[in-house]
Parts: sequence; C-alpha cells; structure tokens
Amino acid sequence: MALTAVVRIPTRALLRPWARLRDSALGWMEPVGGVEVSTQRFGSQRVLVEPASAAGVAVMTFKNPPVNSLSLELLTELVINLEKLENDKTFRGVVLTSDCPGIFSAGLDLTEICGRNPAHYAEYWKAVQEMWLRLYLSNLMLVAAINGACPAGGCLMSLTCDYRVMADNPKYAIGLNETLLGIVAPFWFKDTLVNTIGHRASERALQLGLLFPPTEALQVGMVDRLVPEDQVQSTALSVLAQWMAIPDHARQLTKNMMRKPTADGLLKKRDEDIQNFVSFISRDSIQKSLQMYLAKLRQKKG
Ligand SMILES: CC/C=C\CC(=O)SCCNC(=O)CCNC(=O)[C@H](O)C(C)(C)COP(=O)(O)OP(=O)(O)OC[C@H]1O[C@@H](n2cnc3c(N)ncnc32)[C@H](O)[C@@H]1OP(=O)(O)O
Repeated sequence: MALTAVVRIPTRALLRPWARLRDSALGWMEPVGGVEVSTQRFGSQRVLVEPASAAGVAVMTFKNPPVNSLSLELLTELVINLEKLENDKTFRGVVLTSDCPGIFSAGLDLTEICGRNPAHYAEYWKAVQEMWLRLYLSNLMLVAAINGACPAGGCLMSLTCDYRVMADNPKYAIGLNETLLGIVAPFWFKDTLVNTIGHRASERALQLGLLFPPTEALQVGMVDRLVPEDQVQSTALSVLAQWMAIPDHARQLTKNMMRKPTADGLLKKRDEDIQNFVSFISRDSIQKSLQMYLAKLRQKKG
C-alpha cells in the first residue's frame, strides 16, 4: 500500500535554513579602504574556509567526522559559507575538499533519513535540494579535490563542481550507488550525472549503483584528473589558476546557460519533489532496507 505522508514544509527555518546558524559562524572579512579583504581563516564548526595564497581563491574543507556524512548541520553550514563567499566579490574560485582521512564524503547522513518522522525528512530533503541548487548554480568556479571515498550524495556534491581532481588510490571509489541501498536516485541526481558522463553510461551506472575506482571514473568522465594523493589539493588550486584567466562575466553566463535548464527542472517542483521523497523514504520497505544497510556498515568493524 502506498504511504502518503502529510508534510508541512514552509517554516521560516525551512525557507532560509541557514538563518539558524548564521549567528554562530565565525569571523569573516574586514573592510580595508572600502574594499573587503580576507584576513584569516573563517567558516563554522563543520566547514572551514581558508583563503588560498592565490588571490581570489578559497579552500572549503568539510570536517564532519568520522565520514563527512551530509548531516543537516553540515548542509546548512555549507550553504551559509558558500553564500558568504559569493557575496564577497574578492573570491572567484573555491576548492572543495575533506578533512576526514580517506573520505571525501559518505553522502547523505543515513541517520537523517532513517527512523525519523515525515517533518524531519521534509526539512532534511529541503536542505539537500538547497545544497545542490546553490552549488550547481554557483557563479564561483568550483573544483572538487576528492581525497577519498565519494559515494552517493558525496558524488553528487562533487558533480556540481566545474572540475574534479581525484586521488589515484584504488581503495577509493566514486559513484551514485543508491540502488545498492534499495533507494532511487531522484531525477536531479540523475540529470547531474547525465550532464557529466552522458545518458548511456549513466543508465548503467545508476541501475547497477556502480562505485568506480579512480581509473574507471576517469575513463567514464566522472572525474577529470587523477593525481597522487598528496597532490590533490595543489592540483585543484593550479586548475583554478588556469580557469581564473577566463573573463568571469563570459564564463558565468556560459555556465548558467549550460546548467539553468537542469536546475529549473527542480526549481519548478521543489515542493512536489519533497512530498515524493517523504512518501518514498517513509515506506516500511525502504526503512527496512536502510536499517539493514546501516547495520551492515556498523557490523563491518565487529
Ligand atoms: C534518495 C537519495 C538518497 C541517498 C543518497 C545517499 O547519499 S545515501 C548514503 C549513501 N552512502 C553510502 O552508501 C556510503 C556508506 N558508507 C561507506 O561506504 C563507508 O562508511 C565509507 C564512506 C567508505 C567509509 O568507510 P570506513 O571503513 O572508513 O568507515 P565506516 O564504514 O566504518 O564508517 C564509520 C562510521 O560512520 C558511519 N557511516 C558511514 N556512512 C554513513 C552515512 N552515509 N550516514 C551515516 N553514517 C554513516 C558508519 O555506520 C560508522 O558508524 P559507527 O557507529 O562508528 O559504526
């Protein structure tokens, strides 16, 4: 029997989820002679933002141990910090990377979508949508420095970037593995992948829930470059330096032209997408699948 959940979404916190955390964010820019100049590292508890030595570039590091799962808090802080960087016109490019050894991000936080109530699922899904829309449509040049495992939502986050550099370590893998959890990647996850690796490769990857080791990820076009692990961030920075040579205005308009139609697909039906997610994830069968998957992850150690 299909389960239909009633969800009340539009609270103030949902419409502007970052409002709750804004006050707790750390220091930012100091005005110098009328121009905002970055002086120090800033960010928040789970998202560190450091100006790089090259002018106009920042490094955004996720630090939500043990696996950088995309909890509601991490998603919210990510959006706040991205918004700050976008509002500060001194920044043109950002490297996204991880502070968790061997893991870029484990994807959506399974504890946010398992064993909670419909209102929580709705709030969480809105935050996932917001993260995707903000990153995907960002005017900034974004380069993912993938220094570890990058499944599911972690892969989605990297796919929103303009360029992906991955550590050439066969222990790591990247892909949208949702079907392995018994869940379905939503259409905008699918669209993001199709825009990156094409329709046929996406069809196969999504159905089989493929997690590609670095060499295969490069072959299929899911990442753009492989480098030794200790060079991931420096390579991402040098890629950004090349992109910085392009006039921003023309590049931004081009990026928007390429991406807006895909983003509009979600923008036109955000509420419907939330309702769909909530009713899907609330099903007993889906909850059982997720519980089994989480239990397997936890057993791995024992
Ligand atoms: C509709 C769209 C929906 C979903 C899209 C998604 O993003 S769903 C999430 C899919 N994610 C995954 O399938 C990744 C699962 N995790 C892993 O494969 C491994 O944890 C990983 C990232 C390769 C790291 O392996 P490692 O051996 O280093 O760590 P370990 O597995 O022991 O995990 C440490 C603790 O973290 C917990 N954990 C792992 N992933 C998640 C997660 N996504 N959400 C919440 N918690 C996660 C894991 O259970 C361990 O917990 P502990 O209590 O310490 O046993």
